[in-house]
Amino acid sequence: MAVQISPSILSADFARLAEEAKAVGGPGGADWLHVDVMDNHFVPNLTLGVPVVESLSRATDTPLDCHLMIEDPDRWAPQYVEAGAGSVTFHVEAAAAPVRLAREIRAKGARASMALKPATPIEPYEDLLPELDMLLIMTVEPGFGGQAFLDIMLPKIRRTRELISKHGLELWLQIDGGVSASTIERCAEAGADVFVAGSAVYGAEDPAAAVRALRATAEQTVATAGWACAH
Ligand SMILES: O=C(CO)[C@@H](O)[C@H](O)COP(=O)(O)O
Repeated sequence: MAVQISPSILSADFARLAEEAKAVGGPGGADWLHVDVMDNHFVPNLTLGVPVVESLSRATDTPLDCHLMIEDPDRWAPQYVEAGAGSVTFHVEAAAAPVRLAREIRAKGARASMALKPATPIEPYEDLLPELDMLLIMTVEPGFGGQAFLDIMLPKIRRTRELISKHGLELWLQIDGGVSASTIERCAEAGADVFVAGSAVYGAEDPAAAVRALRATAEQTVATAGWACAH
């Protein structure tokens, strides 16, 4: 069962980003590198932008999974595709025209993904799902790494997995926030198949081993959970 692990560089050492990317890459390593872009407006934190993504995409073979926690993603998201991102996630709460934006991201050659903050329900967006390659359900309030996983998001993950099955979509279901060895099983059981982990990977003594351990737990759980990954 092919689950995917996307370590968040928010918990890495920003002065050594290329090395930190390599520390989780290679065979059996991370499937994606999760890049948290924050603008200090949509979330109360500031990280990095297009030039850093451009440099990082040259420094690693691991595809970049850019999570835009910014206002006006309609304007900025296409630039992240041009900078080399393999997947670009925008927040539905910030997008003026989510369908047009998803189509533009795809047309430019990246996977299009939409994120929901914890208080944003999935149901109003059921009809948009075929426009997306991935849906991201935040399992903490976006803005910071190292927060506690919000168990109250599990029913939303379950309902989203049901919608994906009902419509027969090849949509990946990513979760982000508080994912660790002690929470990943619950998330995988509920229906997630792409796992972002920051502190659980970069806070570990051996980040590559942490990626392998998270994947092994998630794969084992999905294999017995009774729903099928779309990848
Ligand atoms: O988007 C975010 C935070 O807003 C995440 O990607 C965090 O970086 C996840 O960190 P952990 O909760 O895994 O430490």
